[in-house]
Amino acid sequence: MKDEIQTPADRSANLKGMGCSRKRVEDVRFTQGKGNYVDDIKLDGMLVGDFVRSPYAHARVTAIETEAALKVPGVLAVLTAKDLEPLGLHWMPTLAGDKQMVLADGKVLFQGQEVAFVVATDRYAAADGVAAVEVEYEELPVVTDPFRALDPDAPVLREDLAGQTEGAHGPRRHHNHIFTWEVGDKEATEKVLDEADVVAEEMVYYHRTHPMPLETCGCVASMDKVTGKLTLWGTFQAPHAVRTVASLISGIAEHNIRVISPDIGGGFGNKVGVYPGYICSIVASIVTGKPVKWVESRMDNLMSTAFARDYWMNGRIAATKEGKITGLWCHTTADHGGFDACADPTKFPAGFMNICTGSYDIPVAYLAVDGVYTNKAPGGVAYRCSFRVTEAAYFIERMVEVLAIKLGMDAAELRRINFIREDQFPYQSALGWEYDSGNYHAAWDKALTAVGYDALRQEQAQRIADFKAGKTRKLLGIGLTHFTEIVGAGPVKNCDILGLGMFDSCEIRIHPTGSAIARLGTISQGQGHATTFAQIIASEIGIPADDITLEEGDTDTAPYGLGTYGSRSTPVAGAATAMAARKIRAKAQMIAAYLLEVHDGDVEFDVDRFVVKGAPERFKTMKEIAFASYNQAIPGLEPGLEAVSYYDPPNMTYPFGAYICVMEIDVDTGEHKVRKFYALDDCGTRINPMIIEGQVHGGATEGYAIAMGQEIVYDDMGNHKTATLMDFFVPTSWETPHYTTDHTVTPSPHHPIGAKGVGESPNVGSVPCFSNAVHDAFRPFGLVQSHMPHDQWRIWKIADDLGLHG
Ligand code: PCD
Ligand SMILES: [Cu+]
Repeated sequence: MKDEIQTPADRSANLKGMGCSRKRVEDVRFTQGKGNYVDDIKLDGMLVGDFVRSPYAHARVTAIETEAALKVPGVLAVLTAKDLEPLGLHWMPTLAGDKQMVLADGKVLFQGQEVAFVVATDRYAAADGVAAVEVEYEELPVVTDPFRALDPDAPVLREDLAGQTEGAHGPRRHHNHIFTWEVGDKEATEKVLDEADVVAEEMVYYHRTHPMPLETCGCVASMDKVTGKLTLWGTFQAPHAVRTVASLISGIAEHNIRVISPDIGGGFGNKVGVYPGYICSIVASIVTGKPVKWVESRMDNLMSTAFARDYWMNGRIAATKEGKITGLWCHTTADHGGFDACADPTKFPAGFMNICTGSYDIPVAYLAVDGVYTNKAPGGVAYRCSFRVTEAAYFIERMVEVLAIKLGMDAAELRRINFIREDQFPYQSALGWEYDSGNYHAAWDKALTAVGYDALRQEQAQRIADFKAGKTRKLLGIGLTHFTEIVGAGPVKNCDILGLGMFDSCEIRIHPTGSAIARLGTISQGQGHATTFAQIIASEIGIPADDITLEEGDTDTAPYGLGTYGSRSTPVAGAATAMAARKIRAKAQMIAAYLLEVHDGDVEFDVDRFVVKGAPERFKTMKEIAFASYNQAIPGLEPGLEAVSYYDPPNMTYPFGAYICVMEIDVDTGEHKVRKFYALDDCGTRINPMIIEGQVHGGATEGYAIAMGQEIVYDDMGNHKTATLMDFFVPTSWETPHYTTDHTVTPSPHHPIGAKGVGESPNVGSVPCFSNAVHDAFRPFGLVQSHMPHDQWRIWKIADDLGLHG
């Protein structure tokens, strides 16, 4: 056999397993236009639904006239809250324990809110129908400022909660107050602040933005009246959770609901929540007996589906004269819009914001978050960051910079002397997390050396001198960030969404000829799971990745799991994959021993086969073992070779990274140019370095967008001013900086293959890095803090306010 002359290294390369930059198997379909997205689904007799949306941010709905709309050719039905009420579906539960109107019930709370659902034979007729529905509104006073919303005389937004002093997360102290979440030791922290040598205080605002996936949200609902089975295709990041929630709120038995997430054109957190469009499509399909499709327009998506951030973080950080941080205090005012529809684990109403002590060994800390209702769209999702982690990272990485200014210290050095040391892991943070592993000093030194940090500072000093001497109008900013992420929710003991524990799953079935199919509870939206999870299995059981099909997103076939967001697929489902593979390997070992006529313990795994210990010429390949498992009677063993694993992780994983940005800023025009962006990521054991690099490029580009221009803006009347791509910044190849990627590898000690997540890290790390570069350029001229996004006008304004325009 040719096989026998291959070295173990050749055989291993043939598997394309762990660590291989295997090309993405998905892309053959995608690049040839063979993707299958929700809008590609066309069923016989399929109808289309579209929403009448509120033009007002706060108004009473006094009448809805549907007669004219029903006369429009092609329009079959118009649903309003009145039609949904008898079914108990005019309101729906949100992921945050609040409830949200499916269709306006007496009033509207944000511009773009769903008021009526028009069902027609095609989308043109639906649009004409929408235009023909007449709604009478009585305008009410609007609040878009979360601080103003808490004034005693602020208008009451949620009349349905009138008099309710207990919310989903504890007491409410005002009619627009949602919750207060407190972590840490308030008294001890305040004592440290009172007695500290140095205290820096700042309001750090992380503006409202939106994940804006290329494909908008949508679904197709098809109720088969004969079988009683509801099939729901949709852009769902958590298909199983959607099935369970749909069953609980509709009363349809769970086995009679099949949820399918087909190809998804980017999720970024936007497709985690449950939207009125899903409920209305299901109801419309039941009512009409026909399949009903609903797909958002770009404006619908930007105006009504989950936004991100909008956190006002007031911070105080204490240190010794030498720069040792002694305490951190943070009070956050969180603007949640009209309904609390945040996607966070139940016990964490402000997500994992309590990771805000970052990469630093801070002895005491205190965090309080107040959630507030305003007349803006609901949501509050993790836009490429595990549950408010970008907010936390932005906060601490700005506070450290502000402290460096106060101390007159170099910000790189200040970080270095405060990093959690390698020997402190597992590290217990003051705000309650146990960091699994890290080596921050090594990553930091590698990063500073790679960019030539000292030389950059010298160049910057020269530039400042030249600027002051009138020889240049360009400043140089050096942005630094060291972030710690927290991903892989999560241990079921403290992480659930609506009571559903956040484990995940993988089922592997080896076919007789030695190829395989694996199914997972997660769902790729572009991350490349079909490529990478096959690599884990390849290395674990010795079947080439090219012989392994991966399937996700069909609740009729995939094992139950909580889906893909919060970079949890690798930490949780990836672990389940390794564990299921190991069950298969254990059975394969018994089969091999039987075939080789030796004791189980006398064979050992060797890349793609079991060999007899001490006699490497005696072996059975996995292919032979797979065939035997089905076709040969093996005493004491069932036929077949398959396994399933449901994995409840013992802890989260804590990826980290060191990012450095070098930026040129033109003082007179406010223009900027990113000269260098260096990103070092440590995500533990790396499955596919090329996919990781792609993740870093994508995440850093989103981070660039957020830091430098992307923003959801409302005017005082609650008008949404950024609902088109003319107004909402999405970088093209023209603006996108060039990235230099790098890595260190500090495996997670509790993950079966040592891997941590990586998809979100580049957003978490890059936003503060870009922002710090802008701040650093103006630091010598007195800038301490200015709000993102740093668009051209705002940068020009900083220069103007500092008197740099003469
Ligand atoms: N160590 C390691 C890690 C990882 N990896 C790879 O990488 C990726 C990723 O991963 P992760 O981190 O685990 O994550 P996932 O879970 O899978 O995913 C998720 C994420 O992902 C990211 N990325 C992306 N990409 C794309 N393309 N698309 C999309 O959509 C997206 N999204 C975003 C987001 S936002 Mo959230 O939802 O906010 O929460 S979260 C998120 C995959 O494939 C994996 O396998 C590797 O290789 N290695
Ligand atoms: Cu987030």
